[in-house]
Formats: sequence, C-alpha cells, structure tokens
Amino acid sequence: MRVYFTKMHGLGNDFMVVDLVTQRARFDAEQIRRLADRHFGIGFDQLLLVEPPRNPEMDFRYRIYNADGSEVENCGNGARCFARFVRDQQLTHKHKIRVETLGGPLTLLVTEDERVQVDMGAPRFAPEALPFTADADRVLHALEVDGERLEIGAVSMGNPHAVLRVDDVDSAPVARLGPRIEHHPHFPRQVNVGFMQVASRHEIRLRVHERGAGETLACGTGACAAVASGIRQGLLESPVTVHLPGGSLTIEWTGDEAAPLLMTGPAERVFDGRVNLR
Ligand SMILES: N[C@H](CCC[C@H](N)C(=O)O)C(=O)O
Repeated sequence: MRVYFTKMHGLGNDFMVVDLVTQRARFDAEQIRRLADRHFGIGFDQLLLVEPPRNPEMDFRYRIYNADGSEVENCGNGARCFARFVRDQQLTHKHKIRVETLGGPLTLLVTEDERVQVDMGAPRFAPEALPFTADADRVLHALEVDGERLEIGAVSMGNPHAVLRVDDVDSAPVARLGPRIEHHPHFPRQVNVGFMQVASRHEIRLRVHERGAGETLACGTGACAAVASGIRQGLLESPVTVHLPGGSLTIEWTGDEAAPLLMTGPAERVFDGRVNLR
C-alpha cells in the first residue's frame, strides 16, 4: 500500500506526518518501529496520524506513536507540526484548530508569522494522573534509583513526566538515569524524564529523555512539565523561556492549577515522501 507522508520537526524533535483524512492506511507497532529506524527506515521520534474527528465539535483527531511503536497521549512539538501540516495541506483554512488526542482536546492557534501557540491544557500533579506510585501529591517526591535517592517533580501533561533539577544540563547523567527512571517500577506506564537547570526565574535549560524514543533534541510536553514543576516549586515565574538542545520554546502559565499552559514555538516541513507499507 502506497502512502504519502511529510517529514517535519519542531526544534529537531522530528515526525513522520500522515494525512489519513484523504488517504487510507493502517500502521502496526512493528511497521512503526521499522519506519522510525534512522538507517533501515525513514527515521523519526514520533509518527503523527491526522484523522477526521470522532467528536463533530472538533476539527481533527491526531494520534501519536513513539519510535518504539507505543501510542501516547500528547506531543507538544507534534501539535505545532500538526497545525502547520493541516493548513499547508489545505485540510483546513482555520487559524484556530480544535483537535482530539488520546490525552484530551487541544486548541492550536496559528499566528500570522506561522508560529503556533498551543493551549496544552492544565498540568496534573496527582500521582494517579501519570500514573505514579506515591503516597500523596507532593511538590517533590523521593525516588530511589540504583541506591541513589533522587527528588523529582511528577507532572502529567496528558502524558507522564518526571522532572529532575540539575546544576548543569551539559554534564547531567541523561544517558545513565534517563532509561532507569523511564522504566522505574513506580511508573507503571513508564515516564518521560526531564533534566532541568534553572538559569533565572524566567529561563531554564532542559534535556529530555523521552519515553519510547530516548533523548530527543526537544520535547514540548517536557518543556511544559518542567515549567509547571519549577513554578510550583517557587523557582520560576511565567513566562519562561525553555532552552532545549534543538532550540527554545516560550511557556506561559499563571500557576493556577486549573489554568492551561500555553506553548509557542516553530514547526518546520523538511520534505514530502511516499512509502510502500507491507
Ligand atoms: N515520548 C512522549 C511522546 C512525545 C512527546 C514529545 N515529543 C513532545 O514534544 O511533547 C511520551 O511517550 O509521552
């Protein structure tokens, strides 16, 4: 089966985007893993499938799969690329786009300069929202990893995030601790792991070891989770510029736990392609 796709990225977090409004195709986990491979396939961090909405009040549904084939609830950089894609493909002419995701509804605003602002919804700190095995909702949780006692912020942005404060992201033990926390038994559905260096009250540096994809050049939901945890700890004030290896995002949040986080950043097209699915 021949399928047309577009390769896109948000600050280097890269995606294969497929229009399933005008095309028909089915992707299983094995196929996704093969397509995600950067030597034997197309290569991407996540696959984004654009579908008609199930709820008539929404404009689209978009499904997100990690490179390991797992379906996930939310993808911040992916949401910006999705918004750019549906307008470029003439699937909509709206500037305000409502979309269904596994993690809940999102509202995307495409600005005149083609930047995209995403209402990422409110953060959730209750451990069961991630899910995370903990006795109570805390600003910081103790987590034992290979005999080391860590303190983490636990935040759900629809998808689960553990946020670890470090003095210097460049020397942070991302490769060693990322996978160990991702697969820690206290995270029954695994977890994305953010390593946050506080540069000022309005600026952080961040690296993210992503669940199901490894360290990526940027993570939108990870940026939101780090800012939410940092503001809740009294370390940060909105707006916060988040410097990731692939570039910077602006995150706004009033600190009211019912209020949504707003994320603004770029979305780039790289190339269009065609692939034959088995
Ligand atoms: N790896 C994430 C999904 C992609 C999130 C990231 N690419 C973003 O921009 O938010 C998870 O398993 O929850």
